[in-house]
Amino acid sequence: MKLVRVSAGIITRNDQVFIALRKPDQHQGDLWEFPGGKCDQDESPESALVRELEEECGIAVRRCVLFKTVSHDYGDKLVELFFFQVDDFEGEPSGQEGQEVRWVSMSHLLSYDFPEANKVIVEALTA
Ligand SMILES: Nc1nc2c([nH]c(=O)n2[C@@H]2O[C@H](COP(=O)(O)OP(=O)(O)OP(=O)(O)O)[C@@H](O)[C@H]2O)c(=O)[nH]1
Ligand SMILES: [Mg+2]
Repeated sequence: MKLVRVSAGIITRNDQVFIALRKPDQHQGDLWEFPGGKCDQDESPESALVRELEEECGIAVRRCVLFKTVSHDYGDKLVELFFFQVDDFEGEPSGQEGQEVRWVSMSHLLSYDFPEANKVIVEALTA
């Protein structure tokens, strides 16, 4: 199975994190996510993150730090996810593709349903 590289941003401000709802027709649809998307061929995870957060959330990333890398086999798809912490950015994050978005406090993250690969991230953020 092909391995898909994905970059996702854990966008934080104070104790809040910005999450988005995946569309029903997307892979792992109707689940909450940290915004991001697939790395193009020969594109670094960091460049992909900056591009995707501009496209999906309308922000310009000023600083990002790799938080964790997670590999997960969904059965229909093998993903390698690069989760970056993004705490410095320009612009106000919004759903540029019509997706539902929300700022939530870290302690409330556990009440949102995320794809399986995100479990370890949500646990680390709420620990
Ligand atoms: N963006 C994002 N994708 C995630 C997360 N967790 C997770 O398992 N994924 C998986 O990573 C894969 C790629 O993400 P994506 O669908 O956002 O890719 P994309 O923005 O390039 O979308 P597109 O395929 O519509 O062009 C999907 O299979 C998705 O299920 C997450 O927190 N954020
Ligand atoms: Mg995406």
